[in-house]
Amino acid sequence: MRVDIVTIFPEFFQVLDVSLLGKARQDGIIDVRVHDLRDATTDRHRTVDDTPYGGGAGMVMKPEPWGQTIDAILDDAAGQPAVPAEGSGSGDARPLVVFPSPAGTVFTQATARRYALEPHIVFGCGRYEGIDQRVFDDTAERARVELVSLGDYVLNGGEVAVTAMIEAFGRLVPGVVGNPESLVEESHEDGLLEYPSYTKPALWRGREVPDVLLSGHHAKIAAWRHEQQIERTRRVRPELLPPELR
Ligand SMILES: N#Cc1c(-c2ccc3ccn(Cc4ccncc4)c3c2)n[nH]c1N
Repeated sequence: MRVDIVTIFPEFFQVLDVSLLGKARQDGIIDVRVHDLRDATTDRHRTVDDTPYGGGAGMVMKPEPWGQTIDAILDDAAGQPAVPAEGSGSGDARPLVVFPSPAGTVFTQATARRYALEPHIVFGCGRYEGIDQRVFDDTAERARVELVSLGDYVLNGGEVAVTAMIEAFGRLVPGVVGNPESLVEESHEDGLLEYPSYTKPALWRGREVPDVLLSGHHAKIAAWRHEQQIERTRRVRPELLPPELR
């Protein structure tokens, strides 16, 4: 899987060199390439923003550097088709270009599962008040474009969102996580929040571990854990429960 990231803060993504994703990159499972948008500027100040047409506070990111950078990435990728992950992908052979945006559809585990099957994703990290709309419109001429939001709060740019999204889908790419079984019983994976976890010691500060977990009775443990998932989801995120369980 190939991932390209366009940003004015390339150093931000050094975080992707560590931990699980760092190993996935070293193992060649995920090929991450970071591009400095300012490399596509032509003026002495390497300008990437300008005042908004129609007035208003803040600055808007100029279309020219974006168009040039995205074209270069897509042209390069066209010459080196990336291998899709196992499983059925979107079926649309065009590359996917994702722009984090407060105006985007909310990123969920379902999004992460879908992205994990893509052979190539380009992420465009905006800053300031956002990117000139024509960049999205022009890119959509040759790629699938998605505006995606981490959630209903305001960030200063797309870099944090892209880091979170890459972590969320990267761990689902086959070969990245050592034990794929560990991905199954997680919050949101089956639509419910995860059950509470315990480990040794059996007694800690006067607090014991639920007896059922010490029983060795696998069917009872599984039943208790599913009930805990439903109770926790009902308490914390009732909207996630299927109607019949609300
Ligand atoms: N994903 C995501 C996001 C963002 C986000 C993403 C990209 C950009 C680029 C620029 N900004 C700053 C800005 C622009 C317009 N309105 C408010 C703030 C961004 C915010 N904010 N909140 C989220 N959940």
